[in-house]
Amino acid sequence: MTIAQNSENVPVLRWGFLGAGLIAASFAEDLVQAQQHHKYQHEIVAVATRNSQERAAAFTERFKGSSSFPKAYGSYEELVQDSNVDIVYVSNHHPQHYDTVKLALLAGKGVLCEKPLTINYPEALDLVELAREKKVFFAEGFWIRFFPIVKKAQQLLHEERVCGKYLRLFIDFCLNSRFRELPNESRMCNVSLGAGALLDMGVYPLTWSQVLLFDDPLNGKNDPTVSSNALTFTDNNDDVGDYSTAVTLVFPKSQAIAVLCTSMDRDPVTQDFLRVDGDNGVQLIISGKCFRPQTLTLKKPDGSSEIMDFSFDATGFFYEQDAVFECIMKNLNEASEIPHGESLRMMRLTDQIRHQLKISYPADIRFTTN
Ligand SMILES: NC(=O)C1=CN([C@@H]2O[C@H](COP(=O)(O)OP(=O)(O)OC[C@H]3O[C@@H](n4cnc5c(N)ncnc54)[C@H](OP(=O)(O)O)[C@@H]3O)[C@@H](O)[C@H]2O)C=CC1
Ligand SMILES: O=C1OC[C@@H](O)[C@H](O)[C@H]1O
Repeated sequence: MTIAQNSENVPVLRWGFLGAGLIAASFAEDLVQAQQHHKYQHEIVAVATRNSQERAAAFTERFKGSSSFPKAYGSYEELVQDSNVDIVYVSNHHPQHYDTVKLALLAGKGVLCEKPLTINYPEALDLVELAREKKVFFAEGFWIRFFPIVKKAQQLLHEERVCGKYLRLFIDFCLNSRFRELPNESRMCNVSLGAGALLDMGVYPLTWSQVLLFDDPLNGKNDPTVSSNALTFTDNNDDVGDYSTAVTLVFPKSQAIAVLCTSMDRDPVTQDFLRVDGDNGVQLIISGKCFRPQTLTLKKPDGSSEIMDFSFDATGFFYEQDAVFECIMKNLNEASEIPHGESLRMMRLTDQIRHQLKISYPADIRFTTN
């Protein structure tokens, strides 16, 4: 696919939005209102909601670009037929990602889909195989993988071995969603809409463990052994979800271990959400939010510290958005920061953990084999 050019012959990537909710608004803000951070030109040319042209029009009113006025559709089916759309951003609820992404892929559109890619591994595998068959770009929008701080942490740990060997990773990701107080139609408390700590938030600590321990050359790309446990809630439909979930991962080859805790019933008591140590007394600490890290600190045994600032204004989607632009420009069908295999690995891992926790989603029925 070639990227369109504007009236000044500048290449512009033309986005279509399927879903006009909360994260769609944050993503749109960075896309069209954070030009100071972008290397490339982006435009929103179409927005669709599942059932309301008016709501789509209200969204386009908020985020019309400088040189165009996005089309507003009252159905996803209409948007995916729009020839002006180069790439589709999917941001509805996790259980709807599968059908929505499939609709766009079948229409020959490239897709960037919010995390978690799907509810389970079979859905993710079906979409990856379809994208490869259609030869279109497809990626999970796991935005932290595009942050410079991730590459720096990998370089320090894997190349410079600043913490030595035999790494231990501790992550505490807390964010009070007040799920017990929300109305039943909220995705944070309704299991049918994807509610649950593991799939909504736990995928962040699991992603950190993938990029810091799984990707460590000493691990040799060997999958970890996994154990997990959780505190659960029952929603108004009598479906059960997890709200505070602990996962340990052991990597036998590199003799590394990860201890991860994700809780959606409380706010953090510290900004230092991630710590790595090894066999030389040096600690690598990442501070900020698990989904929006800001500083990396090396704490040395002599009491000294080295602080690296990776803070940015705007939300931070601009890293991911420009990476997608480069993939489309180079006719790549997946992003090197999050290859299809990494999204599939994540869904295999969360399926394995959900099996241990005995947590299922109504959407699991789609691929349940008897
Ligand atoms: N990357 C990040 O930092 C974040 C990612 N996310 C991810 O984005 C996705 C959406 O989250 P968020 O924006 O908070 O969600 P919202 O609750 O804002 O809803 C998003 C969209 O889902 C659809 N939707 C809402 N309610 C229903 C319903 N009852 N039945 C069917 N569809 C419904 C609507 O789509 P429509 O407009 O088409 O009607 C809505 O606009 C999730 O998968 C989440 O994991 C969320 C927050 C942060
Ligand atoms: O991706 C996310 O990051 C922050 C959380 O507030 C949100 O629920 C989750 O989907």
